Amino acid sequence: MALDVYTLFICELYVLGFLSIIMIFAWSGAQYDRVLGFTTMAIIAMMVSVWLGSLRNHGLLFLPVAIGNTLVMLAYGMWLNAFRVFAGFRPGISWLFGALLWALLCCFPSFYCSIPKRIMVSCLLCISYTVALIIMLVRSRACLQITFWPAQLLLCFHLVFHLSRMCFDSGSSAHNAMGHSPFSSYVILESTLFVIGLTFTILAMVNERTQIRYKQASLRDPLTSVWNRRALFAQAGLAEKKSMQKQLPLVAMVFDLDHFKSINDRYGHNQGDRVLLDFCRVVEKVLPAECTFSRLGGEEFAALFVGDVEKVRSLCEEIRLLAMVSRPDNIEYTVSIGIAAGNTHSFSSLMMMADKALYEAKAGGRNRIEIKTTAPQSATLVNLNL
Ligand SMILES: Nc1nc2c(ncn2[C@@H]2O[C@H](COP(=O)(O)OP(=O)(O)OP(=O)(O)O)[C@@H](O)[C@H]2O)c(=O)[nH]1
Repeated sequence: MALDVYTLFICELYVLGFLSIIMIFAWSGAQYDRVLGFTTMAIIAMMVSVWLGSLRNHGLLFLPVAIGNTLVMLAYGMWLNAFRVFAGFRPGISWLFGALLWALLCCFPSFYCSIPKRIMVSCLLCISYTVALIIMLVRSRACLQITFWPAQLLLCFHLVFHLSRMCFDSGSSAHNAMGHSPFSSYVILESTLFVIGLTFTILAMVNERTQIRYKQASLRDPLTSVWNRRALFAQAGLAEKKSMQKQLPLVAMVFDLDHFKSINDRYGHNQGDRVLLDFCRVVEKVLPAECTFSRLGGEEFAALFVGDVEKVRSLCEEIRLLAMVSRPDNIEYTVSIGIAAGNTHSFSSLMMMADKALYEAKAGGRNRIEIKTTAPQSATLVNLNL
């Protein structure tokens, strides 16, 4: 297939210009997200470098060879920054390495005038940056369920292309004008496709991360960061199945801080919030993560468990005692706890029973635990006068 290098060059310039515009809008639309900011700068640097490449045909070499390729290395550095920031690292200075090295090497005529050496160094730098991008992508794996493999594929293809170019494009038949190397058209085509692919991959990565953040935010309580009611009931379905499969009781726990209104009235709403946060930290220390400890609203919390109700009772007792001695900012507080357990009940019906148990704990003087367990036919109330 014959590829016309000039047509490809015009296409690349057009695509880069168009991508720059898309990215500027995406960047400002995403509240100046740094990942998108670095990507935008990379595309603009690539566009200027491609334009400088056209000056070869006017006999100008310094601008395309020295400045143009330095800009290409800066673009790779920007992509590296985008991937570093995405993975949660600071940009650092490693991104400048390729551009500085290229600029320095261009000061030596033996390098500047040798096309094979330039091709070799350019390929080596592209390969190094691509490997660094792959490493950063692997470090972001946890928050990239969908985009990870397409992104890996794109980077691996880019890596293989530059490895092959390093082996087969000696530049021996190349002149300094555009398109005289047999590899020129493939280099332009691959770089155009790579920039398009990478730009849309980064947009997809940012989109996926945003979706995960929104999803997590929709399942967390904004004040205490513990799970919310939606998360608890989403988890309940799985717990019900587990309880049936393993023939173990399903246990619902409801926690309610005692006389919380008077804590707010005496110490103020901020201190009330402080108590809520303290209680959550106490519970998180004691309850295993699979209990999905959640805030139902106000000063009311709930959790679930599949297994021995006696174990739940002793965990709740530990929570009750720790809350009593916790005293955040010297504020004393206590908690009443209702527990309900059953083998054949839905979590919603157990929550209603646990609510009744909680009501009885409150009526019985607060700072205590009440348990309702159900045999298949009848409900039994177990009072723990603590
Ligand atoms: N600081 C703070 N207070 C809250 C929050 N949400 C609800 N409240 C307060 O929690 C208090 C709950 O009061 P009540 O429902 O009367 O319960 P209580 O005073 O704990 O009484 P008992 O439960 O019967 O022991 C109210 O004063 C609400 O304003 C919150 O996010 N932060």
